[in-house]
Amino acid sequence: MLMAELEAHPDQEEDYRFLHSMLREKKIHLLFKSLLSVHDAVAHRDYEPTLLPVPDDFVADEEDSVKIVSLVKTEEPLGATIKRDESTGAIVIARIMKGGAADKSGLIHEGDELKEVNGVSMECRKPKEILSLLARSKGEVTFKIIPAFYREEVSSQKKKLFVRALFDYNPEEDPTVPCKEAAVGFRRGDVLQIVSLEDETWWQARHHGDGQSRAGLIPSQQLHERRVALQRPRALFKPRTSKAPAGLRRSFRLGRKGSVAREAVRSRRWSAGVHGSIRPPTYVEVIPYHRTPTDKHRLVVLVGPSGVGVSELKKRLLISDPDRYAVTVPYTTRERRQQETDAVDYHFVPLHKFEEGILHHRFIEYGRYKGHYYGSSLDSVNRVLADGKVCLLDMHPSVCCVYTAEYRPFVVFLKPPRIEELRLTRRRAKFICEEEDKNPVRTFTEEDFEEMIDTCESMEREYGYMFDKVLVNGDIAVAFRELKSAVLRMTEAEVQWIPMEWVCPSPATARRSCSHLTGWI
Ligand SMILES: Nc1ncnc2c1ncn2[C@@H]1O[C@H](COP(=O)(O)OP(=O)(O)OP(=O)(O)O)[C@@H](O)[C@H]1O
Repeated sequence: MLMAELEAHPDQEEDYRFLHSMLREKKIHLLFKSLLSVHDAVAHRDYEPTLLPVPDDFVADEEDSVKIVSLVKTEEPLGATIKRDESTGAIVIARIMKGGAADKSGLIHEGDELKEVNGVSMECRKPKEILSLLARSKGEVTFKIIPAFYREEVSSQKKKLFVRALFDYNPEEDPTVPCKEAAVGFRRGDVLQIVSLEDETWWQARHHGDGQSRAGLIPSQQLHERRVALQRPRALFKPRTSKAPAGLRRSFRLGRKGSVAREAVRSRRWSAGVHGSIRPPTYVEVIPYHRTPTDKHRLVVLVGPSGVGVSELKKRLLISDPDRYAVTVPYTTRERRQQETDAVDYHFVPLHKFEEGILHHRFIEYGRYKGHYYGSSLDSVNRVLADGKVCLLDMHPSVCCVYTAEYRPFVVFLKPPRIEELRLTRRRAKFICEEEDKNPVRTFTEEDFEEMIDTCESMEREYGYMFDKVLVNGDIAVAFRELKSAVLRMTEAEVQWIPMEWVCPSPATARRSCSHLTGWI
């Protein structure tokens, strides 16, 4: 090819003739040929570092974000420093030394998060421990890392506006939507990224996680509030079918002392907006939350109509892993019985102490039964959490003192199945009733089932927007499995969406662009 090129330039004929004859000389010709083949070989060689195959135990969600890197370590250090990220608790690469093995590999960068080193998880490890682990390793060292660009992407999401929808919306059933095809439907609990708040009536949003999905119209907060206000009179005049709201009967569950249950705290509706007015639930601003190993667990709150199985499921969860789960020990002013142990069965306290607790809002719920007080206190919740355990609490959903940044509750609502299934599954179940009942412990009656279903509907209508998980308790084994896996996912998952108010409760937060969104508490 080169020879052909030379012949193609006849204007400087003499020089080319000389070169041409030189190249025809066998040795030089061969020399050039091998030179060119070396060039070709070098040019074609793939000098890109090869990444290891993804291990079998890889979690699907991680695929986009996690990278496995393998470096060969000699006597020399790898040439990188690490630190703990104060805000997330993660171990990250702080600095890469120029010319070191890490730098030359081009595979590890400043800001990358270290998840594992040679299969050893970096969670809960101090930088010192990791350094000595690395110092001990020889030969191939494998790192599982989250690249810095992905971390930045996650943190930049914090600057975007995300909301959790607190109602269902189906554009197909909305005759007022300007264009059905341009609207986005959602279910209560879905996380939406708001892309435009410009129009007062129709905002634009897309479902979170559907990176490619188009943004569409959703009803603005104002629009939804107006609609609910128009529907309200009908709801107010809805005839009551049940004789008494069973929800009240079990608002205080500890010893099922029911009828005299009292809320210990102001019964402020959760949906009260920033100005204190009662507003229907619409959207709540949320942000991704990464639980660090030093963070307390979120409080697990179980709610549901009386008799649905809250105590049963709570007990099963506790027994399934007592090292992980715990319940609070209630307080009482009654005398300790012989077989009872203080601080195990109850905290036995004198009357004046209990009343002092009431005055200082120390109780989540309390009640009086046969002249004695019984109550469940915030202190007992704090003790369980300080032990590093997941605290299981059951209460009436109207109690709001734990809906704070401190407890970040994960609310599970237990629903009864359809009445036919209730009849089948509860045939042998024992129902504990109020003291006035002739048989305080008896089997369920048809009326109990109807009441359970009615209460479930009204609870869902009134408090549904704050349920993180809704479970139907038909077959107990299935309900237990679902509850356990929901709680496990909640405690283990890397990212959870929690109300912005829990993270930035300052007035400045309320002034953000979405300040008019309903605060959750
Ligand atoms: N899925 C189920 N199948 C059969 N029996 C069940 C199921 N769930 C609960 N039970 C039984 O129903 C009865 C009432 O359940 P449980 O005491 O847990 O109700 P609860 O929601 O705590 O009610 P309360 O608030 O009145 O105390 C218990 O005997 C329990 O074992």
